[in-house]
Amino acid sequence: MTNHENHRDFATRIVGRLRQEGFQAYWAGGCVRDLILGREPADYDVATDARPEQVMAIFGRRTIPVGVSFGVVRVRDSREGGEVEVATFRSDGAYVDGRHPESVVFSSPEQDAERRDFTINGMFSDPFSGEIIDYVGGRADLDARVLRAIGDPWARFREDKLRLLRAIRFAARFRLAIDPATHSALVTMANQIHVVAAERIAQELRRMLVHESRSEAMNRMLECGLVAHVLPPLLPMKGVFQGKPIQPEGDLWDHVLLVLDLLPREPSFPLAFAALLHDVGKPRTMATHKGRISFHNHELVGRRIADDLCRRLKLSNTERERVCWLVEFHQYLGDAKRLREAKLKRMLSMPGIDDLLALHRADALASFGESPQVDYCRYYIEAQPSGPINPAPLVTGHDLVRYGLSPGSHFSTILEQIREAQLDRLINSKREALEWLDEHLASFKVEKP
Ligand SMILES: Nc1ccn([C@@H]2O[C@H](COP(=O)(O)OP(=O)(O)OP(=O)(O)O)[C@@H](O)[C@H]2O)c(=O)n1
Repeated sequence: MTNHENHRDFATRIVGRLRQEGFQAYWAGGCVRDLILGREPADYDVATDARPEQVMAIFGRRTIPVGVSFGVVRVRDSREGGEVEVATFRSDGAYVDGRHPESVVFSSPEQDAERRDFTINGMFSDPFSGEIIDYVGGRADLDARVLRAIGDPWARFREDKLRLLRAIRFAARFRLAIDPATHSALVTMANQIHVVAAERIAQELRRMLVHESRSEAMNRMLECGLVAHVLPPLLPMKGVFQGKPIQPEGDLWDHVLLVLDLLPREPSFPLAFAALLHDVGKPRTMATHKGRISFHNHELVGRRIADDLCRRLKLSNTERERVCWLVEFHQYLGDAKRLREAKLKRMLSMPGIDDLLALHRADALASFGESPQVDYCRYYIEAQPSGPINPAPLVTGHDLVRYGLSPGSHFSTILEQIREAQLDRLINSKREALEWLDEHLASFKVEKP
């Protein structure tokens, strides 16, 4: 069985055991939504009318009492590892800290559904019969592809303001339209996101950015006014144009969205965050001289802005440093072929070089197409374990003499070009090098011997 099947099986056994003891029990929340959508749930949660102490009595030493006062206990799978959250059906009292209810009252499945955030997250399912228990219209909303708060959207967002970001994440991830009343509450309350702890905001951003719907999520954040409050330095990028030849795709914001889409499918969070921030220094450094636009030192200014943002979001030092490094050096590899070998080698042996290559590639692809520097750098990196980082030249001056050329200053130009073609893997043997010479000799204004 896969990990996922084990986890699902364990959650099913928990439901079965609770029912054996005479309790109601179902899978609940996000896993039901994911199963209806035909996606593999990351997690299976169980909801029951058994009280936490009853759950603890049934599962004994395997229980971890993580939030007994809110009716939440975790049950450990001692055979396969992993845990399942078992929560008692409850209604929440007033939310004072904007995160947890001050008190909870144990209640019915229907009331438990009503305390949840969005209709698509408010369903239960019977793992044995497959029946969906839906008191809040989640199924119909999923079918109609609508994200709708359960009950009064203002109340739902007021209880936990992180739900403002959760709304964006779910809408982007599942390509849902946001119901107008929910949308209106979201836009009006966007300025209250600052009451949420930085770590929780960072966690939501992380979930949005590592998912393939990342650009959609960022665009929706902009549209709802959340970028202004969560990522304010990104706002000035909207409406800054770099000019057609450099950036045909639109303004800087559009460019960033395109770069996000061009990242590898499952990027690390620092890579995705750096991609979001890589040009954040441009609006502040933009200057026009004789009709030409420049952004001198934008990568250094960008690094400072990124550093400040990472600190505000309380990212770990390791992640902050990685993000800042990627922002500062996002253009560095564009000059790889012209760098001194020692410098290039040093850069290519840095931890995080794969992320830098991925960022450089996505940035180039978004603007002018595939970057030949990426393959060039990969060639260097891959050559490392098996031998010299820079492979021996295929052709030397002696070879050119043997080929019939008379020595002269053109030798170094010819050798350099052959070497470039070799590093680009356009030629891979001495025979291919000489064929290449046959073809290109005229361009060096040298007569064929
Ligand atoms: N602020 C929150 C957080 C969670 N929930 C409820 O608790 C369930 C589990 O929450 P969580 O694990 O955070 O999210 P999932 O919906 O499972 O989504 P995913 O794990 O895919 O992010 C949600 O489905 C929702 O019913 C809620 O109402 N309000």
